Order: sequence, then structure tokens, then C-alpha cells
Amino acid sequence: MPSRLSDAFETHPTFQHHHIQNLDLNSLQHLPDSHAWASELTDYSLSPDINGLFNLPIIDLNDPINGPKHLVHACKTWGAFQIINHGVSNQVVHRMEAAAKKLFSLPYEEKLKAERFEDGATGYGPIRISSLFPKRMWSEGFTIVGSPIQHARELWPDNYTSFCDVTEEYQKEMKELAGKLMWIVLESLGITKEDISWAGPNGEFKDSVGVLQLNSYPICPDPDRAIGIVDHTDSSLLTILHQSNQSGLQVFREEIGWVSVPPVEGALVVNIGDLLHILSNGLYPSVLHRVVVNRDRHRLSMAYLYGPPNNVEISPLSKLVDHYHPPLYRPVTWTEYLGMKAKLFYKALSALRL
Ligand SMILES: O=C(O)CCC(=O)C(=O)O
Ligand SMILES: [Fe+2]
Repeated sequence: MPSRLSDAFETHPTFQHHHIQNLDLNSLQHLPDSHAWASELTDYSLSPDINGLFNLPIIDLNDPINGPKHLVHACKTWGAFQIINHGVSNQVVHRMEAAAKKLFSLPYEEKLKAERFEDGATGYGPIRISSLFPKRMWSEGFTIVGSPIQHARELWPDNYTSFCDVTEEYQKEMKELAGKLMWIVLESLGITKEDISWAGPNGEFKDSVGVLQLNSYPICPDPDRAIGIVDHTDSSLLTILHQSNQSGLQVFREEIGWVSVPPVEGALVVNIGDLLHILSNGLYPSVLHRVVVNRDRHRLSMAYLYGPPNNVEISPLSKLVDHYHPPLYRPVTWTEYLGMKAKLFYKALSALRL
């Protein structure tokens, strides 16, 4: 496990919800006050969800003509897109989904054996950002950095290897795809391999770091007053997301509002994260997104948050900076930025503004 990344969590431990008891959401018949967002949520969601009129673009990575064109448009206007023909086999995705399902369907007490410590980076628990809000979110998560072997052993002492094998295979596929996506996005900005030294001699991004975040959203007795994950941007360079066959993810478009992203079989969602926004000197926004929950069906998602190697400072690429386009952000490492996000959250990006 990369020590630097967990350092960020250690120096900024999760705010204590001492007054809020950890609850097994899967067993609750009523929404407890600790999870009832009512008034906060109406502030958050003034814009109506006008689905059907606007759809997150689907980009065919095998289409050399339209693919790049659509991609630039998606990156500029949405800060997100879906991809098909991405080269990751459905089988690998579904094996990982099955492993995640198996994990979340363990009894609550069992899952707590792999609980994420307050100052820890990995394991089972509420999504980390929940610590910044007065209310809890209607979700449970499992965070994996590197090998999950330690936690897998806690969960399945006699049979932990299959979970580790599937995870390793999925992480490998995601890392490869993330590198490929990085170049597709960067090339759309006119950036070449010579422009990014930390990508390595062949531009493979070998030392980049990935965090695999498994999310589970149990059925909710009062979905209008609850939220799966509150609106946020990802702190990554980019995030590759698989959602199980159940909607819930919404992305925010200025002047439009919240737009649902219905799952498309075989497609993966890609979010531009804050660090890629900085790298692009503000040309590509990081997408604001959230997750709503529902009364009838459990939902699962798997987010692969892809970031630069530890110690690498991310700053606007010099090719994108000139007299008319001064750098908008000061340099920052991923670790430092995670620390800022943990303290400042919505204000973290603007705190880096020059
Ligand atoms: O569940 C989802 O669709 C999104 C999850 C997410 O935004 C995250 O893990 O950062
Ligand atoms: Fe996210």
C-alpha cells in the first residue's frame, strides 16, 4: 500500500461522528434521523432532473472518426462520458461485481471485521466524505489500495484468495484502461508523451496509483430524504466507474441541473477528476456528481480512482499556458490535495487558484 496516500488520511482523520452510531442500513425499516437529509437536500437539488432531454455522451473507443470529436465535446461540457468498446472484458467486470456483492451481503458484524480505521485508507465503512457532513449517507463502502489480502483474510479466513485474485485482475485491467484514457484525453488537448515526464519513457504511467472503491446502496425506506453519496467531484485524475444494473448516479450540468446516468450494459462511466482539471488548466471541468437511492432495488458500483505517482506535483501543463492563458492553479501532489479536500471539500480547488 503506498504509504503517502494513507499519510493523507492519517494526517486528516475522519471527523468523528461520535454522536452517530454506525448502523446496518440493510436492516432498517425506517430512515433514522442521522440519515434524514430533508432540508439539506432541497438546498442541494434546486434544479429538476430533466432526464431524456440530455444524456451523458457514449463514446465508442473503436471509432477513430467520431470518437475523438465526441470526446472533446464531452470533456468540455460534461467533464464525464461513457465508453464502449473499451477493451475490458465483460466477464472480468462481472466477476468483480459478483465478488463485491458477496462482500456486501455478508452479515454486518462480519463486515466490521474489515472495518476501516479512523486513520486508515482501506477497508469497510461509510464513504469517507461522510465525515464532513452533519448527516450520514445511505451507502456503505469498501476501499482497496494495492492488495486487499489483509482485509480479505479478516472476512474469509479460509477462503480469501478468490477475492484477491478477482480484485487483482480487475485493478490490472482498470490501470491499463486508465492509462489509455489519459492519453486519449491528453491528446485531445494537444499533449504528447514528451510533455509529461512522470508518464515514463513509453508513456505507460507505470507508477500511477489506483484506488478501487466498492459502493453498496441498500434499498432505502425513505429515498426522498436520503442520499447515497452527496454531490462531489472526484479528487483523482480520472475515475472509471462500473454501475450495476440500477440507476442512481446523477451528474450536474450548469444551467440544466441533475441528469441521471442510466446504466448501459457493457459501458463504463469516466469522470474527469480535479487533478485532470488542474492539468488541463481549467479547460476540462471535473464533473459534479451524486448518487440517489431507491425504495426497491439494491445498487452497487465500483469506482476506480486513478491518480499520479506519489511525489509528482500536478500543475497546468506548460503547453496550455501562455500570455493569454496564465496558469490557474499552483502545483499540488495527490496526497496534499486529498488532505485539502478532507478539510475544505468544496473549496479545495479554489484554494489552489493563483
Ligand atoms: O455509485 C456511483 O455511481 C458513484 C460513486 C462515486 O461517485 C464515488 O465512489 O466517488
Ligand atoms: Fe465520485
